[in-house]
Amino acid sequence: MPAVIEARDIVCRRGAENVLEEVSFSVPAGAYVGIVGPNGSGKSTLVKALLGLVPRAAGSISLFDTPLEQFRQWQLVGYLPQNLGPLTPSFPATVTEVVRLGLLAGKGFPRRMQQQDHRRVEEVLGLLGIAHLGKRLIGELSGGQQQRALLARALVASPRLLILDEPTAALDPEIREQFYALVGDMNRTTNTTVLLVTHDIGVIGTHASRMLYLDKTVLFWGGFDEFCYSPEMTAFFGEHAQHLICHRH
Ligand SMILES: Nc1ncnc2c1ncn2[C@@H]1O[C@H](COP(=O)(O)OP(=O)(O)OP(=O)(O)O)[C@@H](O)[C@H]1O
Repeated sequence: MPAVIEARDIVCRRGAENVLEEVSFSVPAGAYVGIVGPNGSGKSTLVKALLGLVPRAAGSISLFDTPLEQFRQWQLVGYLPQNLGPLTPSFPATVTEVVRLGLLAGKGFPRRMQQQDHRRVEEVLGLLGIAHLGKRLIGELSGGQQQRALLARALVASPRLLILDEPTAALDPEIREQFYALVGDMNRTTNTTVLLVTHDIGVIGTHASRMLYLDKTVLFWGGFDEFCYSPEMTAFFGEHAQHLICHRH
């Protein structure tokens, strides 16, 4: 099976400190990977390194069998960063305009929107329950509404790899459920590979097929079921949470 992500011996530094050490793993197409680990264990740094947003001190990364340095097909990748923070009310773009940006990476010049692109934007706004907000300036919306618009932007180009870093922190429980149902559906029906950084154990238990437990280096990498009964799992989540997560079916 082709690997969507191949990471070999990645080292990342922040100042003089190594925040990732010798991180290696390979994600097959269609996997739903839950990335967990304590605060400051390097999860966000890892996803940013995979996207080339922070430099590596050592190691190699390939996306879709292409070394990161040569990778140009960014329309295949949807990314929702952690903590974008609220946008100021004067941010000069409507929700629809922000979501459209998600389609532009896949277009050559001139970057014109086609009729089907407009339909796709409408469709994704509808899926995330924000169709009625399309014409509003994004900076005037609540944190949760802004987050949904940014999710729509990450989803609109139907990416083959979706990287979500604590995506639902600002969402209320009902919308959060809908969001994970949508991502789970993309994973199952279109084989979209998902990488999800989260502290939300319920979500991990429901959706993840593989686990990456990180604390500067990879402490566990493997199938969810194997993780479920591992000492690493008990050490990180405790026995009570382990019981809740592992009895998901
Ligand atoms: N922009 C930055 N400049 C300097 N150090 C940073 C920066 N971002 C992160 N770090 C440091 O890198 C380490 C890993 O941080 P990172 O955000 O990757 O962890 P995390 O596992 O995602 O944490 P959390 O669960 O709290 O979101 C931490 O020690 C953090 O202080």
